[in-house]
Amino acid sequence: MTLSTDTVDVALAPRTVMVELGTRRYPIVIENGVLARAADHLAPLARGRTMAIVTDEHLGTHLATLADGLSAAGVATEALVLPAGEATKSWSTLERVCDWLLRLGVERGDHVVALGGGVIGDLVGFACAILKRGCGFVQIPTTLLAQVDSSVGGKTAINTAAGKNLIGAFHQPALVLIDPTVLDTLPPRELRAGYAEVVKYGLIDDANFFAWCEENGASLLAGDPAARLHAITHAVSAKARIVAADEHETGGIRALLNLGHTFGHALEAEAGFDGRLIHGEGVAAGICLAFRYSVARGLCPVADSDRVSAHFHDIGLPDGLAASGITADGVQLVAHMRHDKKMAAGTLPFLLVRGIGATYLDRTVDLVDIQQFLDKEPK
Ligand SMILES: NC(=O)c1ccc[n+]([C@@H]2O[C@H](COP(=O)([O-])OP(=O)(O)OC[C@H]3O[C@@H](n4cnc5c(N)ncnc54)[C@H](O)[C@@H]3O)[C@@H](O)[C@H]2O)c1
Ligand SMILES: O=C(O)C(=O)C[C@@H](O)[C@H](O)[C@H](O)COP(=O)(O)O
Ligand SMILES: [Zn+2]
Repeated sequence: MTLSTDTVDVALAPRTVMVELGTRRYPIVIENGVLARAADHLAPLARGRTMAIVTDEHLGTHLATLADGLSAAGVATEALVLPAGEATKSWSTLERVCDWLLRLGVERGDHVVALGGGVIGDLVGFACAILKRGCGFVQIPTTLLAQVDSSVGGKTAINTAAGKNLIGAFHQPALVLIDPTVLDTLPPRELRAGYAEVVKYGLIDDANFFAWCEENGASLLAGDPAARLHAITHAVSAKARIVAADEHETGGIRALLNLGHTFGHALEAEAGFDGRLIHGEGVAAGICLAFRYSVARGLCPVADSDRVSAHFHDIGLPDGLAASGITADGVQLVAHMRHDKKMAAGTLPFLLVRGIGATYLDRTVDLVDIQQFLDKEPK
């Protein structure tokens, strides 16, 4: 017997992670170049019908790659191209997407493709949750943030004047196709913002992964393919595990994914979703605030908090209120927090930390205390 001399670079090999949700279980396929080969996965879902693709205006090249591959495999497509940016997660764009899908005659058994970042994924996922009381959809995430977080787990939503993600539904995709090479065209600011959600997984319950981030974060952001694949696989594996354990955020486990988000969402809402502070930047600032508040409460060693802030700062992400660029006082930010979906009988369960890799849900936080803490933070 002769052995092949071909070597497979294990660090770059394709891999699949399953989200174990019983009859609604689905695969996350992570593979360099899979966008061009998406028909292998999508043709069976198309069932000989036209596939609807919703994307945004910055994704023309990737839309062409996807549509050309599908066309070569005999799958016809129609595309809706939306404006880019957080403001697209709105009532008016939701109406536009639903009307377009209805005009196309999309059926419950069809699968709509969301090709884009978290904005497209959240919006299209929500449209598919309510279209004819629910049709299928596939996530093809094109930002680092969407590849490590938003494309997995079925949280779908739009924003309203009252705040972030306040109208939405849990609606799981049938498939997630992740092609890390599409990140080559992502602007550096967006790549960095997505990296905040990567670091989050280490801070929640995995101190070794945070150490990996400290060691490898810079090369990941510089485009190192092995680091990129490792971070994506690690993050979606963690998210798949958490979602399978607590799909609807009722068991206190999925809420851990909200680390930094109560502060971050308040900052985003204060900015009016105008692009001054994008989601991942708000999350970075919010995580640093959650660590500092935990230090102020005597829960977390100051050295851990300083280490987290230093890492975000070194990467070029905001490490608190001053660096977020949003000028707001404690009263204004706490007013936004009162809309948080975790509010229960007038109190807000908060994600606090006992250290790096030791996040927990604290039900004893007084929002007046948060307000006073924020007022003392450097502006
Ligand atoms: N559902 C969830 O579990 C979840 C998790 C995290 C975040 N989110 C949501 O995700 C949203 C943020 O997502 P995001 O950071 O991906 O932002 P985004 O969708 O706005 O994309 C960021 C920008 O990058 C552009 N872009 C996307 N892919 C590109 C590519 N490959 N090349 C060039 N440009 C590209 C987009 O056009 C946009 O301008 C927020 O609304 C947040 O609330 C949801
Ligand atoms: O999937 C989850 O659960 C998360 O909380 C992931 C977060 O990164 C994400 O920003 C999510 O959209 C926040 O949800 P929300 O319910 O707090 O608005
Ligand atoms: Zn987030």
